[in-house]
Amino acid sequence: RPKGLPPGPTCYPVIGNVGLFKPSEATQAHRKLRKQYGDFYTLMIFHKPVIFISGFQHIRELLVKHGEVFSERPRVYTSEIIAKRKGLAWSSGSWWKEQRTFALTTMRKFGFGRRCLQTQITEEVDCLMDEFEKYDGKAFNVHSQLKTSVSNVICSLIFGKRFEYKDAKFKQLMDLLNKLLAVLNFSSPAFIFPEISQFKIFHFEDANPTLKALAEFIGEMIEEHKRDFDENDIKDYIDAYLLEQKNRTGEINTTFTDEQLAGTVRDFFAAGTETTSLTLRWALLYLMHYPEIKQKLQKDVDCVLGQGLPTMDHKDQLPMVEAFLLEVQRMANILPLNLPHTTKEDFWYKGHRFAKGSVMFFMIDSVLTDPEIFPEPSRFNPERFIDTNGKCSGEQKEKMIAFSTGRRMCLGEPLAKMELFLFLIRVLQRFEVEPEDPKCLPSLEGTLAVTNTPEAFNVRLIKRQ
Ligand code: HEM
Repeated sequence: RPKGLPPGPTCYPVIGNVGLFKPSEATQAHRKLRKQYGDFYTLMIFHKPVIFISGFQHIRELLVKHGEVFSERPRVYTSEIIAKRKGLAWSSGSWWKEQRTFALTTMRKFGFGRRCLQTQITEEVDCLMDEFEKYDGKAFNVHSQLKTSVSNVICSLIFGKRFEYKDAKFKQLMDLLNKLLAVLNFSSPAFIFPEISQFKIFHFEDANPTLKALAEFIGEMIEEHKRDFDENDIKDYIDAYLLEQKNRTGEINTTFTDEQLAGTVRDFFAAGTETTSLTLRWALLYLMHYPEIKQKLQKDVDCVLGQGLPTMDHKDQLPMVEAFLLEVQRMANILPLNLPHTTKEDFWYKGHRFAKGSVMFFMIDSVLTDPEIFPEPSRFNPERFIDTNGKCSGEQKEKMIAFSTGRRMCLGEPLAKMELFLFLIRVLQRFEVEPEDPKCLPSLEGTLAVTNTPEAFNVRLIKRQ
């Protein structure tokens, strides 16, 4: 163990701490490690240090105050093998900075956090509700339709088109994406050491068909856009990117390359589809488990909106809806380890040395389950986000960092929040959400791969009278 690193469990020769716990049980294992070693500890994966940082204050201090140092991505499976250090989520330095600035400005133009996007989302949500209605109150698994619907919002923004639920090619792509997310795990040695990822025991090669299909799909979309490009009619993200490339023709060392465009589109597509639809699945589970909360939400929505069209302007009038979603996100804890970061240079903090290039996890889980911030953290209690004036605000809301914090913070947060809010209200307006078997509710235990996922479950969506 190199000098100055935060402490950690005893290492074995060569393998270090490999095999200390099952990757799928990482969340619980890290809670124990934090109890034993405190807010900073290191696991050695072979000879590579992986540093874990817990606690809201430390995470904020390092990711926000020292954001310039901690905003790079380390060399791991996703950055090296999948992204090849291009795109948005896994690039670093100017390859990341310029693209992030462009992505933020462009997505804002297309309505991120603005009114015009709401109409588009509500239309997509209503298509989904019509699809749900076809089941006529019978129990079914919402996963596939939900994912397609959420994905369609991001597809409209980047490709300028949506896909039908029955579209075979798109359905196949969604299935492949599920497989990719099931095999990847940030705690696998093959994730930390991309060099060994092709060894069969890690199953990472199962990701290859998805990566190939995704690259082909995105490649076709970009080619189509290039063929039909009209700089006076910029319809979506790809068009905007092609225009930017044109405006920068001749620029030396440009980061606006075709590879970068394909990478960014892939990241938007992957990050924008799974996370939000997964959170919505958790929301349905909590509605089934807490019927009294569901009734309260429904009563509030009926009172404020009836069957009227929801918009983000209704958020202040529906504080419990926002509080419910925050509590779902806190309990669902879909990215407990966050995405990995690294440091640009050796950095000393609280007597510990964070060596340049180390893999670092700023543990979202440590904040979302911190009893100092969220008393009785294992209790599902949306009311915790409601202040004495009945508003959804206060310290707990500020510290809900499910989207992380600092310069690398989730770029899709405004979109995700809109989707969650509008979807939940529409479901509550149109359906009673009931379990398949009231005597045997689906489990609230998740399994961790990249994301914390519930077991497959069925739900009955009964049309409200
Ligand atoms: C409930 C939904 C979501 C959650 C909980 C979530 C959470 C996160 C987290 C924790 C990160 C890592 C931040 C870090 O490295 O410090 C991230 C990154 C990212 N997310 Fe999200 N996300 C969600 C939805 C979305 C959506 C809808 C989009 C699509 C627009 C999106 C796009 C991205 C991108 C592009 C990054 C990489 C940012 C960068 O590296 O600069 N996310 N997200």
